Amino acid sequence: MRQAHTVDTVRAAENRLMARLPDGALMRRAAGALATVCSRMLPRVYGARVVLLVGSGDNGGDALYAGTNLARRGASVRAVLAGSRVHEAGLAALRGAGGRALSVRGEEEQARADAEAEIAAADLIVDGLLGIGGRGGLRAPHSALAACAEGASAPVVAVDLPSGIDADTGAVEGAAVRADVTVTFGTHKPGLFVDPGAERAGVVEFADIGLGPELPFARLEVPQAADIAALLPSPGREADKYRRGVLGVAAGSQRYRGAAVLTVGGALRGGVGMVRYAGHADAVTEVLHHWPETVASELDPVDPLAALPGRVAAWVIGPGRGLHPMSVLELEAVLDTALPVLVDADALTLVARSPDLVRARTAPTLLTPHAGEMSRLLRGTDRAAIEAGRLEHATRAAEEYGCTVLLKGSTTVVAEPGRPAVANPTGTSLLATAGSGDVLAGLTGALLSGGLAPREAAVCGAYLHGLAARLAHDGAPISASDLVPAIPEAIGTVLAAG
Ligand SMILES: NC(=O)C1=CN([C@@H]2O[C@H](COP(=O)(O)OP(=O)(O)OC[C@H]3O[C@@H](n4cnc5c(N)ncnc54)[C@H](OP(=O)(O)O)[C@@H]3O)[C@@H](O)[C@H]2O)[C@@H](O)CC1
Ligand SMILES: Nc1ncnc2c1ncn2[C@@H]1O[C@H](COP(=O)(O)OP(=O)(O)O)[C@@H](O)[C@H]1O
Ligand SMILES: [K+]
Repeated sequence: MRQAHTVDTVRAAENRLMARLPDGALMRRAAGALATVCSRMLPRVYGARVVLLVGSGDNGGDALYAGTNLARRGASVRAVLAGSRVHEAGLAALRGAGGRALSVRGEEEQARADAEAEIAAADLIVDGLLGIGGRGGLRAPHSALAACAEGASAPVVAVDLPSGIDADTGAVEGAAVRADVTVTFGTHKPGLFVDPGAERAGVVEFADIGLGPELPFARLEVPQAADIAALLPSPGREADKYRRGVLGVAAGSQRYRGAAVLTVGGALRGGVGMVRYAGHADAVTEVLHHWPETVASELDPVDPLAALPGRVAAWVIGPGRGLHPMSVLELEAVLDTALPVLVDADALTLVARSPDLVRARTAPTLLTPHAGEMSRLLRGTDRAAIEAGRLEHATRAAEEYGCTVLLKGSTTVVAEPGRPAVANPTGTSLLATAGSGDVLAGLTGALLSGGLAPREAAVCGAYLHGLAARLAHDGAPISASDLVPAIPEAIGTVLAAG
């Protein structure tokens, strides 16, 4: 797992480490790692035009020392000073190595025009405006420099994090730098993995400055393929369909038969031992047509609970199921069991109306809302606010409902009380297509029925779902049905990396 820590944790760890090291040692390590990445990004360092965007704090200091390193190797380095202050020792070092500086702090139009011309002509732009000391959206003149860097043809390397993104949350208020590569020091910062920040970070390179032993618990984890491989259930030689896991699926309705097909498909291709499906007669027909291996039963409209399957290891309930009174009865019955339950789509809307259905549960429960459903779960919290602060809202919902929450969207986040949140790294907008959430519900349900705890099932489900989309994509658009046959290849890819 890649681990990410909050600013407060990083500061405390840095203080402990700095107390044992000579003055400036950490910044020298950080700047050295930054210079190495910069030189790798240039065809050759000698003669290259490097522009440093330098803010008030130590983030600017890192940029100035890295620039010094490049200047000593023959690069033409120009520092654009934007902050109310500057790291004086760093600036002196740069000047000593032949680098030059110009300030855009004042009102002078010519200085701004010169800076813009330098940025436009650069071979590499280093963003040292703000690091973990940044607060809120970029102020002038930083915001204008960020826009100018985005318009330039040279690649942008962000120092520690792209300036303007909130290190702890990934929130962006107004302008922010868009980087091609981010060199982050000591540990990852959560904002590098959660949109909208993640989308601005580019490729994230980790620079070890020796902080590891000082770091306690992480705020956020980001799994790699090998982590998923280690978590996935592996059926033993003596496995049978029951031991591999039987999943109950209550999805789809007369109107939304496709939701049933996609949910069952996600589960079957996700490695379940057996799916027991219950639904409207028309949905049953459709499910059996696509997946004859399903054990399906028709719900009796008079007594829906009578045909609800027993002998399952876990449940998925909600996709395309509707909000009618029968769905309420069914949801109550499923949540009343001691089994793990994945609650999705319409069932989430019902839970938002009666939160105690979930709060009263002690058995494992996983809620899988998108931002709209999350808005209902959090009693009308604005959808845009949820998308701007995914970590915070997923964590809040997990605490309020006392269960595991997977918040879907451009960055899928999994939260559980008392554990680090998890950001999924495989997400892709290829998934933004109707029905793809149903496939995720089935796939994740299969993992629950295979014995994974909700957090691990959610993390593996989201990872494989995103990977399946990438594997199914051969240049043309894909739809939710294309995800299903790609799941086994996604699992194979992950296991090969494990
Ligand atoms: N500590 C260590 O051991 C190591 C730290 N390291 C490095 O230090 C970095 C942290 O440095 P830091 O604490 O000096 O903060 P940093 O982000 O550079 O500047 C903050 C200043 O910017 C300003 N400002 C704030 N918000 C703003 C806005 N929206 N728009 C415009 N301006 C804004 C505000 O100053 P103001 O201009 O308002 O006076 C504030 O004081 C860290 O990310 C890493 O790169 C590495 O060398 C490894 C060792
Ligand atoms: N921009 C995006 N980038 C990555 N993944 C996305 C994006 N938009 C949606 N997704 C993913 O697509 C799926 C959509 O699920 P959902 O909203 O439930 O749709 P539906 O109900 O139509 O199946 C989720 O897994 C979500 O994380
Ligand atoms: K930066």
